[in-house]
Amino acid sequence: MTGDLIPGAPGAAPAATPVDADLVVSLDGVGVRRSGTALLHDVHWRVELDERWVVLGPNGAGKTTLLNLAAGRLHPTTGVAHVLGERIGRTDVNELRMRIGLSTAALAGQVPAEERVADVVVTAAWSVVGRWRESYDPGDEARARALLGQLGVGHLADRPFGTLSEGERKRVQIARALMTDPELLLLDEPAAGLDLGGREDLVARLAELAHDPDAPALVLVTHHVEEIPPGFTHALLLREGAVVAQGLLGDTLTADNLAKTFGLPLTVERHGARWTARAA
Ligand SMILES: Nc1ncnc2c1ncn2[C@@H]1O[C@H](COP(=O)(O)OP(=O)(O)OP(=O)(O)O)[C@@H](O)[C@H]1O
Repeated sequence: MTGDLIPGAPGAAPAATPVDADLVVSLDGVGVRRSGTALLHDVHWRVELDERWVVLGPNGAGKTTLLNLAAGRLHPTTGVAHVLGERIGRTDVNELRMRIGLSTAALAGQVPAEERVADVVVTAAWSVVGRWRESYDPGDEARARALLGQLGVGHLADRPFGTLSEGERKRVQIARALMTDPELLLLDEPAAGLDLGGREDLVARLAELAHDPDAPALVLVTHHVEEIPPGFTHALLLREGAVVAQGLLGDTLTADNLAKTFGLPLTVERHGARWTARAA
């Protein structure tokens, strides 16, 4: 996980190509370079609205870089990237960000003095629901409280954001991301830092979302095959900035692909809707 973002050179990207309006994410031969290093290379990836993707890979594989691209937070160095029909690097990113829910370990792990969430700047001193109280209709505050309740942090709604533990902040962040009714929800290791019960709760909540036809397209980054929520449909496996395999979960999550991804022999088994992986 890297927190700093990489502004690209918009002018360096190839000419625009038409993009299918149903595609939430469309990457065509996308590469990202930083300080002479290729963080991603030649990534082709398409996400549709009703798809729920899990992105797996070892440390440093490029998972967060891929999510930052999909969030419009960095631009491709090569290739063409569209998110929600907008060309990354040629678009008003602030408008695009309003349509994307983002929950990252980097944001949750620190208490920013000031954090821009969608259109509103919040500070660590604000209460968890304070931003909604200031910015939305009264009905939205009730919805915010309900969402926080579903994520197991309803009792923290009136606490200053800066006083929350890391795991509590993560749950609040997911509620915040959902509150803006995003068309695409990007979750970067949301279970990291959560206790065992919290991880189970979160997986269950993400499974509910995955099965909800009105939910946004979902992209979940995790290291743990065991934490793929039931209802997730697709997987993308990354290693050293390159895609090892991608497609339907059942086709992609093979022992061979996981061994290529993680560099060690793994066996995978499916138990009902849940997967497990262990060293072979
Ligand atoms: N500014 C930079 N300059 C050079 N290399 C960078 C820079 N930012 C990130 N990297 C490298 O790019 C690679 C991909 O980083 P990224 O954060 O996307 O990995 P990740 O798959 O999310 O890893 P993790 O599982 O550890 O969170 C890493 O090797 C990282 O060290």
